[in-house]
Amino acid sequence: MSKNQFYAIIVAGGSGKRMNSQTPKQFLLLKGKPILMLSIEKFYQSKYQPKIIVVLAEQEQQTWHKLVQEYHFNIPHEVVSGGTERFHSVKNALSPIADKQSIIAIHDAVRPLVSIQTIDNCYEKAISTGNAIAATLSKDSVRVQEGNKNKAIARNQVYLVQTPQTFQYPQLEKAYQQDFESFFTDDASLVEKAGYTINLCNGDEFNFKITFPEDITLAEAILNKPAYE
Ligand SMILES: Nc1ccn([C@@H]2O[C@H](COP(=O)(O)OP(=O)(O)OP(=O)(O)O)[C@@H](O)[C@H]2O)c(=O)n1
Ligand SMILES: C[C@](O)(CO)[C@H](O)COP(=O)(O)O
Repeated sequence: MSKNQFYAIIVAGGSGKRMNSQTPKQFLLLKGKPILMLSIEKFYQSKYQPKIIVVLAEQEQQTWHKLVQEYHFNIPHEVVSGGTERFHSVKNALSPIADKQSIIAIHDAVRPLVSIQTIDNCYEKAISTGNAIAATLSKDSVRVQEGNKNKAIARNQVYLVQTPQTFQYPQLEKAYQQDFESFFTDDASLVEKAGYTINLCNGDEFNFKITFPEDITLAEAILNKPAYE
């Protein structure tokens, strides 16, 4: 296919405060399977056959290893330790990767409904343009707050950013040398600050981030739809 080595970094190092559950949300079950396993399975089915790196907080790794055995989960993957913020988790996952030809997709473990088509589109576009970020146009009208007023802006200029966010390695290498700022809520904002132009590609309507308890109900309903892949 190409001389590139493909990677998928699946970040699952968070504690899921907004989910308000004893079990970290990446281990909650959807259709009887831990959410993290569903996300890994999607990347395993990519035609780019990425090496899979999973980021987990140190204190959750034993639970994960038990789940792997319990569910007879045999997709090969490397586990690396998470950090305080998502930024630090991604940075830890990048450290074992040294090949400058690598194309790296970074994906939130808690977006298990991502389509394989989106994953592949992001890899394909990143090969030719340097990076590709899954995003969807806003369906709702949009207003921004300015001081104590708010104002309408054109919704066809507003994208809602998802993951995967896929990059050629040198862009991530440079971006992750920056110090953490709270503005860096995703990888694209870091790479942009490092001086690169960001390219968007079509995300999926169903590729939402499981954040609050009601997102589990919604994801379960989508997965039970007969037409779901
Ligand atoms: N230190 C962190 C924080 C977040 N993440 C991961 O980044 C993704 C998106 O983050 P978010 O939805 O905010 O997850 P949490 O931080 O777990 O949730 P919350 O903000 O509600 O605590 C998740 O897959 C999460 O596990 C991570 O790997 N390391
Ligand atoms: C990376 C991300 O999912 C893109 O939309 C998002 O920025 C993560 O934000 P969170 O505050 O860590 O949930």
